[in-house]
Formats: sequence, structure tokens, C-alpha cells
Amino acid sequence: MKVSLLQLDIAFGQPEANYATAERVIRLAAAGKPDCLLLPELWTTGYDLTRLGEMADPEGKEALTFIGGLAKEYGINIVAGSTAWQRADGTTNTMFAVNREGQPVLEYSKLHLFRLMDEHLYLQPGASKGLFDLDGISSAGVICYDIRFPEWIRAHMTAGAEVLFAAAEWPLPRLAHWRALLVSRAIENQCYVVACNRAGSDPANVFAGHSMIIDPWGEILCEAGEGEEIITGELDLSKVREARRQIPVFADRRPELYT
Ligand SMILES: NC(=O)CCC(=O)C(=O)O
Repeated sequence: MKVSLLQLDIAFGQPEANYATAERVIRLAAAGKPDCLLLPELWTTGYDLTRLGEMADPEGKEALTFIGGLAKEYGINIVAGSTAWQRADGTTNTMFAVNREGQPVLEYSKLHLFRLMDEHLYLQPGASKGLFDLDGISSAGVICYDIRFPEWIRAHMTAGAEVLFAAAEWPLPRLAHWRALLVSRAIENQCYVVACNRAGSDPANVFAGHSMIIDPWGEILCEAGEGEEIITGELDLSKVREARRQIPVFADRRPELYT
């Protein structure tokens, strides 16, 4: 599977401008004929939390239609990072994915809200797993701060996932954490980690970029710099099976002792 990561800069609180950027960059990336694209977290609005309720997309319909249309036009899978969805009980930070026919295959709302960036004041947390199937590959999706919770990622891996897609707006001061956490999630779960961060800044943060693809042995296959960039890498799923065969971590677990 060939995957392209779209490390976009995001205009603060300007969905129209961000849709235009996303369309331009998706068309550019799709020309390279990847099997799958990945976008960052909250790419339609950025972290304009005080206005997020006004800008949130009712049940994600606008974003789903937009991304679904492009996926179908190019015949590619799109793991569409996350956008703000308006629900009956508030706003969620929701990741979604569509298949080559433009049909939704994933809807996952960020489970752990990041207090340092005030998410808990404006967002409702999700409550279900981000498992999905992409061209027959068992996959999982998580959003930014969720990568700090290894037990949550493990719950997806014990359910069979082989690829972890992460969408983020991760600030530059914690770049070292971003890299170490992602590499750790890949090694401990013997899976591919495909992680797309944003570039640029907003009134409160400078973001780290450094989107990357990591293989099941923890080797970084490709990594962006800090600016806007598209990076592309190939996943070879036989490497997941080989790593899990050589070091049978999943068979050796003793979960009855872990609580
Ligand atoms: N958008 C986020 O969830 C940021 C998470 C983060 O920066 C962290 O250190 O964790």
C-alpha cells in the first residue's frame, strides 16, 4: 500500500480557505497514484476552539461529501484526518475515512481530550474504537493526544489492526515526544504507524510537522520537515506478520496480571 501524508498548514478558523487548500493538495497528491491519503487533525478549522461550535459541520456531512467526492473521482482511499462535527450533545473532534468508492468506512471521535490546549472545555470525547478496513488491511485510527495512551492503541491491535493512522496538531516544543511515542507505538505493537501532523502556527502554538511513516521494527521510512509537505511511503504488510512471528509479543502477553 502506497500512502501519501498531506502535512498542511491550516488557516485559523477559516474553513473555506482550508477546503480550497485541501482540494488543491489532494489533487496534487492523487496525481502520484497513491492507494491512500492521510490528512492532519482539525484541518478545516484549526484549534479555533472558541468558535468551533459555530463552525462545526453537522454530523460531518460537508466534509464527508467533499472527501467522498474526491476519493471516488481518483479511486483512492482517504483517511481524512479529523474535523469538528456538530452533534446533538455538542462538538466532537472526529476522524473519518472513505474507501475508493467514496463510501465512509471509519468514524472515530478523539477519546482523550487534551487539557493543555483547552479541548475539555469545548469538545465532547468519543467512546468507541477506531477500527476499520482499508483494501482488506485491518487498520486503526487515533487522534493526536490519543497516542499517549498505549493501552488504548493496544486494544485496537489485539483486535487485529496492522496499521495505525494518527492525525495530529502536535506543537513544536514536544517534537521529541511525538517522535518517541510514535516509534514506541510501532515497536510495541509491531505495526506500521502512519502519522500526519500539521505545519505552520496559530495564535497559541507553533506546530512541529515531522509527519512520518514507521515500520513494525521501529524504523522511520520517511519523515517530513517542519513546513508544508507531501511525503509518500510504501507499507509492506508481510513485515508486520514477520515481526509478530519472530518476536511473538501478542502470544506472550499476560493480560490477566495487568490490572
Ligand atoms: N492536539 C493534541 O492533542 C496535542 C497533543 C500534544 O501536544 C501532546 O503533547 O500530547
